[in-house]
Amino acid sequence: MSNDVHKPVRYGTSFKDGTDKIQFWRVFLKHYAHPLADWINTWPNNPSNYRETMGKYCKEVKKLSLEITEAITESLGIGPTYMSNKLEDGLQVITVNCYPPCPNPEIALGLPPHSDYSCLTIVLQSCPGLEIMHTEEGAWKQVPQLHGALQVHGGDHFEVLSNGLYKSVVHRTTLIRERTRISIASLHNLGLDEKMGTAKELVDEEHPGRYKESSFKDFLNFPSTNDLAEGKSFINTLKI
Ligand SMILES: O=C(O)CCC(=O)C(=O)O
Ligand SMILES: [Fe+2]
Repeated sequence: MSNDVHKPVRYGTSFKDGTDKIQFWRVFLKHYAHPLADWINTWPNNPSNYRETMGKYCKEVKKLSLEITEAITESLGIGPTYMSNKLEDGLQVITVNCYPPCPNPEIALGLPPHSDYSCLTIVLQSCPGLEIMHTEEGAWKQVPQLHGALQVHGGDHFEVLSNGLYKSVVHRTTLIRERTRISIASLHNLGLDEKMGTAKELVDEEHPGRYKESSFKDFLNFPSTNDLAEGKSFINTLKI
């Protein structure tokens, strides 16, 4: 197992590589995926079709992330191409999550409540288990698993970009007694050193900027543990 957050391929258990006080019921593989040619040779080659199959999937979801981003920035009134170049050249981080069968799913979680440090995240799940916090109702809602359907949720960076108009989606994963659950999360980010700030078009006297700028590298260097319940999430450190 490796807990060096700057390594291109990381394996781990629980939440954040090797730093957790409480253990969560998950093993994961994390790697970069864009540009594909730069990373594919660093990926595992067992099973033998992993690189080919995952490579195709990564390209498709990257394309989808750009289309969704265009729709989001257009809805914010800052134009469909506002983020295009930055996101196109940005990092795509893939997490393959494996949640083994759990004898006591009532008292354990696969992943604690968290928001993703991404612009947006696209998740493919093998069976239900992903839940999102419905903020108005204050209740967890299970994301149904429709065959091959992808779940898309906004991450911290779109909250910052939109000055809080879009809220980063808080989510968690529950466990199953009978079988293993697999999910693939694709996180779409800007480049490592590229700072995300609030769109200046959305800031004026009546709507002052509510977030500090940050880069993906700032996030990697954030010494977080999984004490998220105590509010130690990265997005909270960005709020002005
Ligand atoms: O397993 C899932 O459905 C979601 C995983 C997740 O939230 C993550 O990897 O950040
Ligand atoms: Fe997540």
